[in-house]
Amino acid sequence: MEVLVFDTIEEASAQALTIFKDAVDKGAKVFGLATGSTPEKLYELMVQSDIDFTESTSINLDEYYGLSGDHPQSYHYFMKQRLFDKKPFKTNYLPDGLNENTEEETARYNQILAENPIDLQLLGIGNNGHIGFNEPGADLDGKTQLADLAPSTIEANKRFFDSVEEVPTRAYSMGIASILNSKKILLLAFGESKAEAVKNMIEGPVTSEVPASALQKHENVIVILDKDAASLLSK
Ligand SMILES: O=P(O)(O)OC[C@H]1O[C@](O)(CO)[C@@H](O)[C@@H]1O
Repeated sequence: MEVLVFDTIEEASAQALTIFKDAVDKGAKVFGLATGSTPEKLYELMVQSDIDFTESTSINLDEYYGLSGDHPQSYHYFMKQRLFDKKPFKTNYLPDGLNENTEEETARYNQILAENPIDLQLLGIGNNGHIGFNEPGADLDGKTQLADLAPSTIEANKRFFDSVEEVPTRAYSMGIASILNSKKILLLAFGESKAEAVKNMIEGPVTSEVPASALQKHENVIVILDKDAASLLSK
């Protein structure tokens, strides 16, 4: 893993933008995208940039189960507002949170991933070390699944909802194996609340208790941190 530390989220996100630009310049066509607070500045910079994604495909990591695409807290809505409406892609794929046929939806998404190998996968990390919604205990060889959110994730994400009861308890998520299949992975983490998860991901053992530690098995991972998220690293 290559680890880069910046003073501010702005500088860190600018570096992440450069990595996306380089990928596009080198012919990358399929981008794995994430939601949450972490990539918000990067998406803002993408919108302001001259990057052209009109020949590109995006594949999002996850979507809350039970939320329709026009629900303001759905990841469909988030992506449209923050990026897709302002920076068009050729195709945007996200899991369908309203598909109650789990087998059908996970198979559909796995097929999309098989047909569109990801050139560059963007990730955030949960306070508990999750990537996508692969929570502690997740199968490190898993593909797309309907995942149960960890209580700490529900707690962390309640800030986006009116009350904790409204936070969905399940989500469709790409699995760790799908994530590791990407040619290149770019993980962003900002703030002190991520410091322990970042330390465990980089310096701890590879264990399903810290799903992000599986990234140690991938040969092309760049981790971009602000100084608070990097504060517990030993060097
Ligand atoms: O970026 P946040 O809001 O801290 O969330 C952490 C991570 O958890 C997820 O929301 C789970 O999908 C990621 O997309 C995100 O980057």
